[in-house]
Amino acid sequence: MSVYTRITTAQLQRFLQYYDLGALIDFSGIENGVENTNYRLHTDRGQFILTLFEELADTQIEPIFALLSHLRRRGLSVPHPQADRKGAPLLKLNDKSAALFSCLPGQSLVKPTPNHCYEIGRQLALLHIYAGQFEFRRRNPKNLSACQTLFDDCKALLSDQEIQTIVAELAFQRGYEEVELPNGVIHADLFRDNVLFEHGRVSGILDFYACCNDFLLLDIAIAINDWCRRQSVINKQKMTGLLQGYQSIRPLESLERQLLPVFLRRAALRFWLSRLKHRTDGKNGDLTQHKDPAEFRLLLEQHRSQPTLSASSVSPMPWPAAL
Ligand SMILES: Nc1ncnc2c1ncn2[C@@H]1O[C@H](COP(=O)(O)OP(=O)(O)O)[C@@H](O)[C@H]1O
Ligand SMILES: N[C@@H](CCOP(=O)(O)O)C(=O)O
Repeated sequence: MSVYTRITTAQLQRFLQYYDLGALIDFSGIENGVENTNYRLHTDRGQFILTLFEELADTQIEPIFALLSHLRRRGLSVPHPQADRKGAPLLKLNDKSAALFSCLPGQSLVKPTPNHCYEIGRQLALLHIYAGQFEFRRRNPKNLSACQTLFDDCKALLSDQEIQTIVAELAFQRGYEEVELPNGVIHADLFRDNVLFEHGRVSGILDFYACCNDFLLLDIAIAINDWCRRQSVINKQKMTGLLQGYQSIRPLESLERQLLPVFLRRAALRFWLSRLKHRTDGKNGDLTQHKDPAEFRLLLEQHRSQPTLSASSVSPMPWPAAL
């Protein structure tokens, strides 16, 4: 989880008085999540998720709430911030900005099947299309230059060989910074623990706090690297499923198909570095989730050595047959 900020029953009872959401029955910290503090709340009116924002400023949270409302209106199952009695969705609790969300049904999956991956691909494409209809501006806080900074901050944790790999990868990636690819609003963290499934269908897409503008292909690569990976190996059936699901809504352009291997590498590098950074930050809480950086080091090494995924070997169509 993460519970970085502890709250008491009395604080929560006072907080709930600002809302029309019933009286507190019980609450508990949620173990999943990395950035914010989350509690599950049970009131006599239902279940809610309380988020205390640990890093984002209100000026960053408010546009994300507006985007969530837009996506909800379009029919995506995304968290719905509850308004207080005066209509405000963002309040203060324990000196942190805080919001209450409706609790979406379902569970996150540990071992998705190719069918689940198809569904994720479809939902991701819908998200790209709907979010593209909404004015949302935020530079990717984990873009390539941020990756360089993360690398500089984490060098002490790395072996000489790992340093060489990252230096080489950053140089390789800089060659693909100015490419002519479709750009838009991306989720930027569509991992398995940020999606809920119920009866084989997506019942919740969570955690929009990394949302930003970047290449849509980067978002696809981020999703493939988590949903279609077993240890450090990408399962081609799952990747095919995810890409087919995506393309059932938005067919990839030929340059996107060609450059997917480059972006799989970029996404692996970004999460290797951010997981290392989480280690050096040493952010402490009662329940804190530590994700293993080595998973993404191994995946990056695998992508770099994987001849069948090299850009030159990918023929244009149909995508699955090219793998
Ligand atoms: N609206 C919601 N409905 C149901 N569960 C939720 C909801 N929001 C968050 N959660 C639960 O809380 C966990 C952490 O939320 P998340 O937004 O990913 O946190 P963080 O921003 O800290 O990464 C999720 O994995 C999920 O289990
Ligand atoms: N899904 C990520 C966790 C969130 O990463 P962040 O760098 O955006 O805080 C992971 O599994 O590493």
